[in-house]
Amino acid sequence: MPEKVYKKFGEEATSAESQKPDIKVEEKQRPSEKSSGLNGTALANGLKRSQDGNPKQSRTSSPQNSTSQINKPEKRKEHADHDDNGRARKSPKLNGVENKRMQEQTGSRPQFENKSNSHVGDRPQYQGPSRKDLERNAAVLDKTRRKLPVWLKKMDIRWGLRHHDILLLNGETGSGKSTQVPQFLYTEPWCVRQPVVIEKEDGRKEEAKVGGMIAITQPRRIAAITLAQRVAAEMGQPLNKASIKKEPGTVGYSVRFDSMVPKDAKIKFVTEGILLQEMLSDPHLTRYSAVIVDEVHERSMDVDLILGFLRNIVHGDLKGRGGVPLKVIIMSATLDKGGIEAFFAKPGTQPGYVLGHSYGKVLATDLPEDAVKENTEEKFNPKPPHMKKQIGNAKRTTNGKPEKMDDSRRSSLDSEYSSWSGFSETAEDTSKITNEDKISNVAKHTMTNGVDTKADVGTPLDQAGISRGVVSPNGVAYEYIRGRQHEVQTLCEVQPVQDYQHAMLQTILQLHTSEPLPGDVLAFLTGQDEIESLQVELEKYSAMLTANVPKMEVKPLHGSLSPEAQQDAFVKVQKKFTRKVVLATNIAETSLTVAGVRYVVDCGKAKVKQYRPHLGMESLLIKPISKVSAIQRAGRAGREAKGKCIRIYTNAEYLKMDQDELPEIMRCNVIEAVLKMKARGVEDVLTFPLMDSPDVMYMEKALNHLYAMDALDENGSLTKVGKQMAKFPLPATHGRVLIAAADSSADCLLEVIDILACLNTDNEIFLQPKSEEQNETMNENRSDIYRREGDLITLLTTMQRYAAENTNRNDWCQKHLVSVRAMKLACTIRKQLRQICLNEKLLSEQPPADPQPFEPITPDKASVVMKTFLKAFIKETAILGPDGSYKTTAGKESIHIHPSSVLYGKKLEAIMFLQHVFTTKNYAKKVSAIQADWIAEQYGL
Ligand SMILES: Nc1ncnc2c1ncn2[C@@H]1O[C@H](COP(=O)(O)OP(=O)(O)OP(=O)(O)O)[C@@H](O)[C@H]1O
Repeated sequence: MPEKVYKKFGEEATSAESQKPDIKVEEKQRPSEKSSGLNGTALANGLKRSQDGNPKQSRTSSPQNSTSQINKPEKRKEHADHDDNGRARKSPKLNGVENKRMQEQTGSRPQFENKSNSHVGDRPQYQGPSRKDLERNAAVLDKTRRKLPVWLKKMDIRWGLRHHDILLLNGETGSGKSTQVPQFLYTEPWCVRQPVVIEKEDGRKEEAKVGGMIAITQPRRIAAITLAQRVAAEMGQPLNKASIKKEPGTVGYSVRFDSMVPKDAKIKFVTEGILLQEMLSDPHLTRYSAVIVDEVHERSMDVDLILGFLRNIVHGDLKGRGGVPLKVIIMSATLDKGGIEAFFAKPGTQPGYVLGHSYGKVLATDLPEDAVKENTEEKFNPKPPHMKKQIGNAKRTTNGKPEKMDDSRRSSLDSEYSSWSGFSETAEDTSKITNEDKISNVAKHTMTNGVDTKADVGTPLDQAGISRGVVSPNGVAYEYIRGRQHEVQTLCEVQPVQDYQHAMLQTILQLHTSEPLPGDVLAFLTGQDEIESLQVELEKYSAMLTANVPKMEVKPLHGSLSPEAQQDAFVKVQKKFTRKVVLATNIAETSLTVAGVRYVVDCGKAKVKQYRPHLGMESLLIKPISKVSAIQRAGRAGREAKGKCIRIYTNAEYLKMDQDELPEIMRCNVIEAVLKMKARGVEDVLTFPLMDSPDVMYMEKALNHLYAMDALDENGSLTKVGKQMAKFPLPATHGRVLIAAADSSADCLLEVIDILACLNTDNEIFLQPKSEEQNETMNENRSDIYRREGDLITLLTTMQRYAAENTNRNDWCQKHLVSVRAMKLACTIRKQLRQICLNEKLLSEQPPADPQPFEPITPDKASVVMKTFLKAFIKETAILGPDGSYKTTAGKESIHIHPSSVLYGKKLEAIMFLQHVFTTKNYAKKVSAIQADWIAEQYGL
């Protein structure tokens, strides 16, 4: 009987709890546990017994040993909301089908089915819910929406933007910024398409329509897609390929190589790169009334450029927009108001922006450090639940309203509010108020330079029913959203952890065997390799779990997966009595709500791209994360219910973390940034307004590199080549290779497109064998694609063989251990690149459709292809020294061929590599065998 199964699990969990799995004590055991396998309480609780039938007795089982514990699960409550198998009970108002459809629409399932033979981009027919179901679902979601803390600020946000063009919005993770703010704004009177006369750069006047849409940028495509799906669901609208052709819709998304925007869309989620791309053809962003820059704290290179361009638009003469202002909303959970306010303040007002001054180098300067202390105290001295309530209540004024803030730069992890869920009560109260006018009477705070500029209660309404406040003289409005809907309890280690990967494994198993269902786990690791090996380990242990412990479904989530594979991590587990464990990189750190997740496990590290001047190239380095990242990661728990975040590092380590990541523009090669500025008409890149200006030396290096690639002329102006490079949705170097390949002297454009398509899937084409046996079979089967010229020509051969396959491409992929998803995405990119080359007249005619008979590339042609790549990757070359090691030509650094390369272990005269990683040593990836005299030729020696 299902009931028994759950009870058993409940009982088991209770006994586990009585043994109190203790992170602190377990940590002390970790080094020895590693050699003998896992034998902690968690495993004794759930793993099948050893041959003698007895699980090993854990030293953590003694309550006296416990000084810190994972809190006791609230089983009764869980039982009330969930059926006996630990699954959510059906909503009484919805039948089974509707319930399932509702899940589909809330983003917890992908909105399309995967058909094995369909290509990415050619999405299969959508089998979605009916309009009626969507509306009913939206009505259900509406109740949840109204409980989000951001709803308390709805009228302030509207008011702020009626009276200012810039709004800074700082709100705790999960407070509802990304999903709600665009919905608050798209009906505003300023958000309309209006006929105007615009003045072109050359002085010509033209009638045009301006505005009507809101763009909301996201640092990553997965966030843009899932947020658009969620907002569509909240609006009761479908968002799929079939619907956008037939039905009007309010919301859509546009990301690299994928776009779904209904005809009359008013809200468009875009990646930062896409907005910059749009600025190429529409520098004044005339289709938009507002741009919302979300997750600004990430400070990607693209977001810094966007901020600069937006500043130029709002403080410019607006002639290119026919005088229509552009509203700009800057949002984050960890936003430092000071720097951004100065950056956007009207010229001549205070605080003012001075070019070259670093305003945003350190964001969120006021993260209160005792926030963590408070949370760790909960771990060391667990407080009874009523105490937690007291923490929250203590911060209320006697009239029950939130206490006034006295610091305009307060960050989201405010020690007094962060782990307190009391705010949801306020929000719940508000949800009962349906009349928006009444909401305007809820306490309001607009902080300008630390001064509360609005009345607390009973603010009078203006004619439009919007409450009045004080207009900020510098033109920048600010709103702070306190609280989140659900509490997140943060726990951390007592002793530093030696082997964080092993500690992650232990902690996840401990959570899995001791915490009740429902409650999925989201674990943050540094990269694909770590994720894959932890997945193997977890699956191994999962297979050993006894029947009374839930099953575990492990899902990877990283940038190298195709969009479809990434979506898998968001799908709610369908199997009964199963917990989902998502293993993610920092791709899941901001913006995302992974349905079902209540527990976050944070390793405290991330792989970051960093320019290393002595190497003359960028490397991926594993580094401790910043406090801001730690806060964002914790914010992924507790989005649908109370949550926990377990940090695999100590509080002391947290306190030592940098406040924030150095902005990408300060630590990476700025060649992309310089090309983007030039292509959007910035002549003098050194005077372009940037929040943080990189070292002039780096700017000059980038200018020189572009000049060497013929993208700039001697005056620093963009050449025809440079203009074409900027049009490709590719890195500058890849764009240059494409153009070189189209040259009649090379004539290898189709081959180069095939290679670039494979390289730009962000997705490893070749899967890793999971056993020695599989490795042997794989090597045998791949003999028809492996090429001695190296990885580039091997990728070309793979694409050509795949495209020639006319029986079953999936079987072919399986045989060659090639990722089907990556190949499908590569085909989409190949199609798009061919189209752009046709438009740019680099290609004279449409190539014949697949399948075409396979013809292996000749060694001569392969040399031409590699020389074409050398045009952009001359600095990424190395020569074999007499000692048998490779030395880079640019920095004379030692470098090794990465094990993932087909040339691994080979001693070659010279190599060219497209990627560089540093783990234990410098590794070259995507390696080709070249000749030393090609390098000399390219250097002009
Ligand atoms: N795809 C989704 N599936 C289920 N619930 C969702 C989804 N997206 C959002 N939500 C719900 O809406 C809430 C608010 O999400 P939203 O992304 O708007 O918050 P936010 O303030 O932007 O958070 P963050 O700063 O972390 O990005 C979430 O906490 C969650 O309860």
